[in-house]
Amino acid sequence: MEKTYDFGLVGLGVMGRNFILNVADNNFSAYGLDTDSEKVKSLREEGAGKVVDGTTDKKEFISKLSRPRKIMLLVPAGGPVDAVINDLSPLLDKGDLIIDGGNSFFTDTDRRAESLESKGIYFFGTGVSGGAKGARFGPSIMPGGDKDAYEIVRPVFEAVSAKVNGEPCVDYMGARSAGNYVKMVHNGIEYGLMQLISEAYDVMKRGLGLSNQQLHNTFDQWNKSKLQSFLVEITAEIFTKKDELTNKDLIDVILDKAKQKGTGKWTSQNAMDLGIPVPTIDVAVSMREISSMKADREKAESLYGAKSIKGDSSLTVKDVEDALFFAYIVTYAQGMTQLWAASKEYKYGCDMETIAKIWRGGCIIRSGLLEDMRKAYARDKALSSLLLDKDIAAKAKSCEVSARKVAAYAIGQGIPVSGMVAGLSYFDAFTTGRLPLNLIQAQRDHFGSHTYERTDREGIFHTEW
Ligand SMILES: NC(=O)C1=CN([C@@H]2O[C@H](COP(=O)(O)OP(=O)(O)OC[C@H]3O[C@@H](n4cnc5c(N)ncnc54)[C@H](OP(=O)(O)O)[C@@H]3O)[C@@H](O)[C@H]2O)C=CC1
Ligand SMILES: O=C(CO)[C@H](O)[C@H](O)COP(=O)(O)O
Repeated sequence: MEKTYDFGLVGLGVMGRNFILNVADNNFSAYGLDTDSEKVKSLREEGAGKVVDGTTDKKEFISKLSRPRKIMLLVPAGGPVDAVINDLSPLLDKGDLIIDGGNSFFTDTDRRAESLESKGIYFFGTGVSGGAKGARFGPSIMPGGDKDAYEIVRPVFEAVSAKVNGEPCVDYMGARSAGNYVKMVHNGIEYGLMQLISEAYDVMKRGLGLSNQQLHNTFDQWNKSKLQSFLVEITAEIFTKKDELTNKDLIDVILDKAKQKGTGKWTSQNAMDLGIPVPTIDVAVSMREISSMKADREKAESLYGAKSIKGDSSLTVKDVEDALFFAYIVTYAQGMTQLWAASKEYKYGCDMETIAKIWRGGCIIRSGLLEDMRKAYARDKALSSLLLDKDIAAKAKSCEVSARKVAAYAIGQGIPVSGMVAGLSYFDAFTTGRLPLNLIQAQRDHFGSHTYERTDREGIFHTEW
């Protein structure tokens, strides 16, 4: 009988090629499919010595897989996912699994799952984070779908995922599109943290006058303390990289226009739909948009005059470290509250401790703080905000003064720190028992008879103003 393979992978690009080699390294035989024969050829070359092979022929691909088939897609989100499903599903049998590992929009996953369910095929919207290296050596994996069918693919995912204290960075996220939703918010938090790091860079470069070498040393040091995180680690590395074309520091020749594929924007948009504030993530999306208005920014700089930034001898690198840590906490808190609310709204059944647990390793937003977050959710499964946990609160409080100092300095000098400021304002509003929004209620009632509630008695009231 012809040999069959344990795992199928469609799309041998950046993520797929690395993921399939990781599967093969973990003693699962794997078979790939791509439209490009060159990609299949290079998979064979890179996979020499492993039980891995591939094809450009979908029928051959399907015939090579053992049943129930486990087929992961790592193709671009949107049309290509539907195209692959339409191509392959007529060739599949009841009980087979299609796992979409891309950054698909969660409602697309619900639609696809529903359509495949009627054919007896399981569909798993599955977030994968960690970039190319993660896919190759251990990503964080966020699968959602049918809980029982997850058992079919669990051994492969647990083997290939990153490990923290021997625990795999993968677990069942919840029903239907829970996996894609969790990955979407992961990316929203990723946008927030990246924006905050770029603000810390700006304050230290233009405000404190640090050189690239000093910035490297600083981020490297931070990565060994409370700010330990993948994004801080790679930031430290970035400051030492030389440009091969000019031999300048590469960071200084990279254009200041940040691109985006949409997952951060989706996070913000859906947070609005849920009525959950995620201002740091909103601002991170806006800043990428402002960054792309390069020509207008340059015109405006000559119209208004370039900022002449003055230093402040009382502001230290330690203040910036604390301000960044404070903003990290608030950003995670916003994203986790969105997940908590989405899980209720969409009946995903997410376990917040599990999400924090599988983000501790492998993914782009992994950081030392994730273990503190996991502990917070272990103490209180129903925690609506991380800021309400007493240990997280103690960490935030210890950095609050520096967060205000850095924000005040940057605003005074015209250094844009909208991520840090958004985080601080969110924190201030969230930790204020009485806000001035009683006035908004009065105005609404004044101009539109929209009614208001009172502080001193139950009921709905209207006043003839
Ligand atoms: N890159 C990253 O760091 C991360 C990416 N992701 C997500 O993973 C998914 C894949 O990303 P990535 O690997 O970067 O993308 P790539 O573009 O590098 O790879 C996609 C691959 O899919 C192939 N493909 C497209 N359509 C088909 C088809 N109908 N049948 C077979 N193969 C097909 C493409 O072939 P061809 O080029 O010939 O069209 C290409 O080889 C995306 O959703 C992305 O958002 C998630 C986490 C991190
Ligand atoms: O999913 C990822 C990491 O987890 C991608 O790398 C991320 O989508 C990049 O997003 P963008 O291009 O919008 O910055």
